[in-house]
Order: sequence, then C-alpha cells, then structure tokens
Amino acid sequence: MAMSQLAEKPMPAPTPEPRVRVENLRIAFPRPDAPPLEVLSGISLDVADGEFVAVVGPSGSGKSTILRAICGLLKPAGGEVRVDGRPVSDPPPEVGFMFQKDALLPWLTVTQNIRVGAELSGMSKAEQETRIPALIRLLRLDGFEDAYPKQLSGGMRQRASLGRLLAYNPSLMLMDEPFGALDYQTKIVMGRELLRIWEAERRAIIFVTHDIEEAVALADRVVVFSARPARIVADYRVDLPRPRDLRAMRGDPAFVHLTESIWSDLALPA
Ligand SMILES: Nc1ncnc2c1ncn2[C@@H]1O[C@H](COP(=O)(O)OP(=O)(O)OP(=O)(O)O)[C@@H](O)[C@H]1O
Repeated sequence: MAMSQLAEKPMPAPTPEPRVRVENLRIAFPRPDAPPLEVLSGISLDVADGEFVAVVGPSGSGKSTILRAICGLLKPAGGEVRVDGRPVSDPPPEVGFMFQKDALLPWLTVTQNIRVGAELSGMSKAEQETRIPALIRLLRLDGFEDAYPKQLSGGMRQRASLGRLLAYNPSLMLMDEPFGALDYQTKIVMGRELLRIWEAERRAIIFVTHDIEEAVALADRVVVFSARPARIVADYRVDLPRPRDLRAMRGDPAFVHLTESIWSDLALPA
C-alpha cells in the first residue's frame, strides 16, 4: 500500500477506559438451610465516563445488588468490578450514592446537610461559600436554606439529598430509585432537575428504576435485567436528542417504540 494511502486513513481513536467495568459478575447470598441464593449470574457491563445508564428489571432481580457490588459493599462469588481501572473492595471515594429514601441528617438544616457532602469532598471553606448557595439555587431550594428535613416536602428532601451528592462531587453517581417514593408530578420535576445538572456537568450515572418511561426519558442507555438470577436481556441505546423535554418526548414515536420493546423484554402486560 502506498504511503499516501496510509496517511489518508484516519487512525482509530484510542478507546478510553470505562469508568465502570463489570465483568462476568456473580453474586450469591448464603442461606442457612439451602444453597446460596444466586442473584446475579454472570453480568458484564461497561459504563463510559459521562454516560447515563438506567437499569430496569423485575422486582427482586438484583438491581440494587449490582449497585452495592459496584461500590464494593458485596464480595463477588465470581467475576470482577473495576472503577477507573481499579478492582473495588471498599467504596471508592469517587463514587456517590442516592437512594429512594433520603439520607439527610435530621438535626442539620438544608445548608448544613449539603455542607456534609462538601466537607467530605475536601472542598475549601472559600469554595463552599459560593458552591453551596449555587447548588441551593440550582435545586430551587432558595428560601429553605435554614429549614430542617422534617419541614420539607418529600420532593424537597430528595432535592436536598441530590444537593449533598453534588456537593460531594463524585465522578460516578449510583442512584437507586431516587425518585421512586415521589408522586408522579414531583418525579418528573426531579428528573428534569437531574437532567439539567447532568447535561451541564456530565458525570457517569447508573440509575436503577422500576419505571421504564423514566429510564428511557433520562438515560443514554437502558439495560434490562431478567428475573433472578439476573442476566442482561437487552441493552438499548437511547438516541433521543438532548436537551430533552420530558413531557413532549413521551409522545415521540421513538420513545413509545423503545418503551414498548422494554415492556416486551420484561414480558409484562401492556
Ligand atoms: N444481604 C442480603 N442477604 C440475602 N439476600 C439478599 C440480600 N440482599 C438482597 N438479597 C436478595 O437478593 C435479591 C435481589 O435483591 P435486590 O434488592 O437487588 O433486587 P431489586 O431488583 O433491587 O428489587 P426491587 O426492584 O424490588 O427493589 C432478592 O431476592 C433479595 O431478597
């Protein structure tokens, strides 16, 4: 081959290291009078930097379990989890969590709760002075800076939890049904807030949800688990344009088609 032809051929871009690499992961829980309960049976999943991956699947299939394994809280019966190339054993500092139930400290105000995340991240006092009020504005909690969790609605508590997570500034966010306990309207509002922030400051997110529409509306990819022991039965790329209008997109034929495909993967009645 002539040199000129070689020169014209573009070099393939190097593949960046995935933020998370789950390889052939098996998780089983010991049981007293029975063989171990196999929950994940050989799951492999890569999550790239800045990618938003949703995980859906039947109840009890192991969605929360995979999040706990990714942050090193469960020891695999087989396979491996790497975060930023390193095998996990303890929760890695670059990982932050958010659960269905807010984990705010009830004796601290909104500002103080968010400050916990900032302190944990090692943020300087000077930076906290600007960053915490900015987060409060971003999450539309202005006016509630000095309120205690019991004085907030469920949606506001989840927004404050998200504020603490963002103040911690993890490069990987593991979210386990973070909006699952909220009413439909608040859930949409929270999804919108999360997208607004994520679209501005891309971080890798693994987002577990029961809600197929929520998964498609938010994520770049939707991974579908089978019933326990979980395998990945489908892995969809969601090519809907961003920024997304969560209300308008529900009528988009591509959105409807994708949610229907996932319903049928889960073999659930329409
Ligand atoms: N620490 C544990 N010890 C024993 N069994 C466990 C433990 N944690 C989870 N399990 C079992 O593992 C299975 C998967 O649980 P997991 O919470 O991961 O499911 P899930 O898909 O998140 O469910 P849901 O959608 O209902 O929240 C369940 O059968 C559960 O009982």
